[in-house]
Amino acid sequence: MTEGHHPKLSDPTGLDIGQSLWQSCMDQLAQELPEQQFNTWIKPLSAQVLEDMSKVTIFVANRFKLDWVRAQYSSRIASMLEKMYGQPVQVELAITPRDTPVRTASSPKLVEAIAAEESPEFGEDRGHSGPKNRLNAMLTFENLVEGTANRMARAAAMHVATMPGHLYNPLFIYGGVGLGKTHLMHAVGNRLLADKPGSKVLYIHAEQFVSDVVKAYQRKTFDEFKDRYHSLDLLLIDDVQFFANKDRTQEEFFNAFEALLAKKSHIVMTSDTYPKGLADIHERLVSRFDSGLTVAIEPPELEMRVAILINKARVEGSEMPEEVAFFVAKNVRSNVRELEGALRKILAYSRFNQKEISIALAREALRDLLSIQNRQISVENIQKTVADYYKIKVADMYSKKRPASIARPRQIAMYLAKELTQKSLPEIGELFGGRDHTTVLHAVRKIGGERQQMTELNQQLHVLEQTLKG
Ligand SMILES: Nc1ncnc2c1ncn2[C@@H]1O[C@H](COP(=O)(O)OP(=O)(O)OP(=O)(O)O)[C@@H](O)[C@H]1O
Repeated sequence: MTEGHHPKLSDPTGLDIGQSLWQSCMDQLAQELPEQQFNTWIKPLSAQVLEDMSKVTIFVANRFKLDWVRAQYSSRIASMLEKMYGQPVQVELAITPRDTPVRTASSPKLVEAIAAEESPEFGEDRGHSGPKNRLNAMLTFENLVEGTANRMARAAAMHVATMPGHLYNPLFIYGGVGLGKTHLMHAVGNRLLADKPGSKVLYIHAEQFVSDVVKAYQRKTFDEFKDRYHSLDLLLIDDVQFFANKDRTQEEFFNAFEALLAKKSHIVMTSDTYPKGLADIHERLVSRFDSGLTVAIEPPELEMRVAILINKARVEGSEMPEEVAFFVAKNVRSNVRELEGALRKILAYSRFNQKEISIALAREALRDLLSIQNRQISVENIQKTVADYYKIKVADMYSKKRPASIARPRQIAMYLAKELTQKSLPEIGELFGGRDHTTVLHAVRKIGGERQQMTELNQQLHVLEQTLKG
């Protein structure tokens, strides 16, 4: 596997075959990997496939993730693609150029952007003195669209960037995937360095911190480790939920935390949940995480999604008419990363077909995505599918019977109803024979938890999910 500097888009037809191959690969990885690993490392990847299927370029958000994906998953992906396609497929990795004004392969700017990010200097201090800070200079406050979903987090981050070490220390930002937490952290670091170039700033993903602890442990270099971390002015640490169950790391992080706070250095953290929701993290750390300011980033509301699309299209050198932006924003609701993916598809489609961006074109470019979303999954359908699968009667989904052979499929159906439909817990309870919402919640938590531990159950759920999604 090599790193790609010249990714090339295929034409729309090639893109479809390639994309479906890529999708199958993703589906398989989703089955094989623990959910958290899949969501963190694999789900955000996007791929471009050459017309003749000889090469796949996988785009990764930053240098750290690139190294990680290469080390952990690249050969697995390559052999999976080869098996699916029946011929060797060359797999390359490249960093997604953020907000660079191009996406097409032939454009020299894209190549430059990737080459710049792939160069050994990437992550170095970009003109500032001091150790490497791993900041991505392209993630700034200026290109982070503001909306009600991120207003508080943005304001707090801005405050930290202008007056570090004062209020909101630590700043703990949490929210779902692809909502801009990482972007916001980099923005803080970049702003501080712009204002005070001598500052010692470090952006680090929690897993990298874990491997630094392991290295220091193996090489007995804890003094160096401490020098490095305890001397910072600003520590930006991403995805702290990854500290779960890592006792030694938690201890070292606790030490770094105390040392930094004592000297009025600032700490900004992100996580997929609020501090008290973190599992398997020592109580003394959790309470410290919560001791400054904890803010959420919510999924962006419609108007914000529209603004993001229009802004990002502009940065890419295209104008997206407002009506098209509304159409896309109404259909792509989950997070900003998916919004960016949709925009990329539309721009590529418009360029290859040399057509203006319109609703019709967007519909065409996003047809796979839209057809998945339009396929409504009903609770009735879930009940029927699950009953068939476990060979019980559909009526048992509503009955009061409690033997495990019935109660368990019923709990599985409740879990799937929560996962795959927009229904609330009370609504689901109602559809399962008028059960209380706490019964549904119990089922959702139980099956969700067991799924992480039990491979067989996970596989059964996957089969059911695939059947239901069609
Ligand atoms: N408000 C926004 N305005 C502009 N771009 C945004 C905004 N929010 C997110 N993005 C962009 O969306 C993409 C995903 O954001 P980011 O990587 O920061 O998400 P995250 O919350 O850290 O997700 P994860 O937990 O999956 O890492 C990035 O390319 C980021 O620049």
